[in-house]
Amino acid sequence: MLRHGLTTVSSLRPLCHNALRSAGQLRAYSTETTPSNDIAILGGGITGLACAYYITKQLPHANVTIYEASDRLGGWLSSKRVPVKDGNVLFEAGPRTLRPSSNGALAAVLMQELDIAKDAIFAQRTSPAARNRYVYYPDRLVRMPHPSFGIFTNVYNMWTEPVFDGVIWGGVTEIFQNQRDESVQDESAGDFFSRRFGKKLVDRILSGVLHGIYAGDVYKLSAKSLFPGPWRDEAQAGSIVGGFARNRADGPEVTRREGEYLQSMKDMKWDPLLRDTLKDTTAFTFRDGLGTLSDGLVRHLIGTGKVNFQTSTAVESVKMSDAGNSVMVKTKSPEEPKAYANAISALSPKHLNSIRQSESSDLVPHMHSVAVMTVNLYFRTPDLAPSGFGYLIPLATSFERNPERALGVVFDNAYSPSTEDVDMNNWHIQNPDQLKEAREAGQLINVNDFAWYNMPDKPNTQDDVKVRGTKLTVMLGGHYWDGWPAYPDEQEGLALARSLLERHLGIKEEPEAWQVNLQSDCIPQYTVGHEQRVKTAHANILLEYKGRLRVAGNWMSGVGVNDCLRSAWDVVRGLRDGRQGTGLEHVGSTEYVRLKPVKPEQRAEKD
Ligand SMILES: C=Cc1c2[nH]c(c1C)Cc1[nH]c(c(CCC(=O)O)c1C)Cc1[nH]c(c(C)c1CCC(=O)O)Cc1[nH]c(c(C)c1C=C)C2
Repeated sequence: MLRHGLTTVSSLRPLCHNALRSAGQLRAYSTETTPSNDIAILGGGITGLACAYYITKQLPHANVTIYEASDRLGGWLSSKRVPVKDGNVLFEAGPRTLRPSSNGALAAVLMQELDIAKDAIFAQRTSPAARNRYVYYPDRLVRMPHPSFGIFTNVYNMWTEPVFDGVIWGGVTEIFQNQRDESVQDESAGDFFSRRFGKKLVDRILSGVLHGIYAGDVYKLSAKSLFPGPWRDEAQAGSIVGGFARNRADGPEVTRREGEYLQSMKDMKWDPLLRDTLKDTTAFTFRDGLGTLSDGLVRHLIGTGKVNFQTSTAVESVKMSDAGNSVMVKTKSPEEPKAYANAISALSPKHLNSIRQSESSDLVPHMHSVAVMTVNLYFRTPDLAPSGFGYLIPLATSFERNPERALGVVFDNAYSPSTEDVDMNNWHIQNPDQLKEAREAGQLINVNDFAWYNMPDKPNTQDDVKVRGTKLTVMLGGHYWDGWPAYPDEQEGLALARSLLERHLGIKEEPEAWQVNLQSDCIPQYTVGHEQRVKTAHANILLEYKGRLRVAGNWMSGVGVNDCLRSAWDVVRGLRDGRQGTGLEHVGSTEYVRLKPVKPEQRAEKD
């Protein structure tokens, strides 16, 4: 990663490393001991840390060793404070927010269990981050429709803006389109939605949305893996719109495994205030950024005394023992491999294949990953960008309007209250006693669209400055950089970001602080045939490791932080229940259950 004038947010990380390294050196493993309770985790990113966390909770007798090649834990979660003239601002190199819904419930539970909810910032559904989402097409920012703008504004925009050309017609005629042939096993998301709704919608909107999630090419990513619901709806109801209507009336269909997961999240012992806060939250982060989550996990794991951290320790091989009753993990030092009852790989498929050291074909079939460059910029002048989440740049935006081939820009100000928001003179209720009373009565306190959990303290803010300027992140790379022999360096990345911001937002100002981060191979691409590749990986891993090696991470069922937590949660439950598996057994499951339909009054509450 390339950095510019940075200090580390948390003093915890280096501290953890030192403490943990010496603890790790003290614990002696030998190939002669019975490793019945010893579990190795390969990789100390968020997935590896979460696996260790769930093991300490669900398998209390287990001893865990985490192997991490680099000298820091947390992987792509990387939050840094950068000095500016009147204080400091927070930059995120990687993911910056989490959604609380679906797999996000696990992050919410972690927040409660690690006692970090008091440091969280909850952007509400009413906030600009939720309402104002833009697409840049053909030469301007266009705001996407939202129920709160009213039907007239939404219809007018859809009628007049070229980005929506054909969208209404595509929606109305979708039910009349031919169903795909039964023999089609998968197709690209681009081809699938072009067939159903028209190519304009794909090129002008959907391609941008997939830039924002996968940094990928809509015409290569798999419809079956990314959009399992619409993919099944076409096959079963004849159309996506028909399937949508049926799900609304009868309740949505989910896999049995998903139904069980949702039930166990409901059964959690929730702090009622946190639960209510999350109900109205679109996305959350922390005062010191998402690094708070990995730091919180590390702190907890140290506290258990059951986790041995081996940082700066690359795994060279992972093999079954000759007796077939343990997994042998070998590092450079010590040279003798260590035996474990079980191992979990939280590594990328490419990395796992490389340490398996086999002449035969890959354990996990090849999966391409893209590189993403994030350029964080802080400008002294406030409000240089409109309020909102940011904007996505779809494939249809011409080369002349996007020669940098950027994927999108995040307006980071949207995820943290400003200095003015924290000023009590701007609050609806200004009496602290009244606020406290409301909080004690279990009422949600909401300050200018940010929920407030850490009473009696003031709301958390990320940027510690007197007057807040404009904080943006330009996203470059992704599929546009596929096959490039080298990527732009720090200065080139900065220049690309600045020229894009000047053309799109008219920002000519010199940034007061900036940071360029390059992550190679960071977002796996679920291209057409993904499900089949994961099934093959499952069969290969099971055959070779007989259930003693399992895998977790962002390459099977979702690329986000929440998906990593979910995959860690699943893999540890499989281990706990003694299921013969790999962590991939659920992929392609065809067992479905129907959930109860959402009642109209609940729907209104949600909106
Ligand atoms: C840093 C680069 C990343 C890009 N995509 C992801 C990362 C980490 C992964 C990702 N991004 C989003 C999701 C959807 C589900 C979710 O967890 O929210 C995933 C898996 C959506 C998203 N994309 C951006 C933001 C700020 C968010 C989340 C918050 C929200 O929807 O309110 C911005 C963004 N990320 C990337 C690009 C190109 C981009 C552009 C604006 C790549």
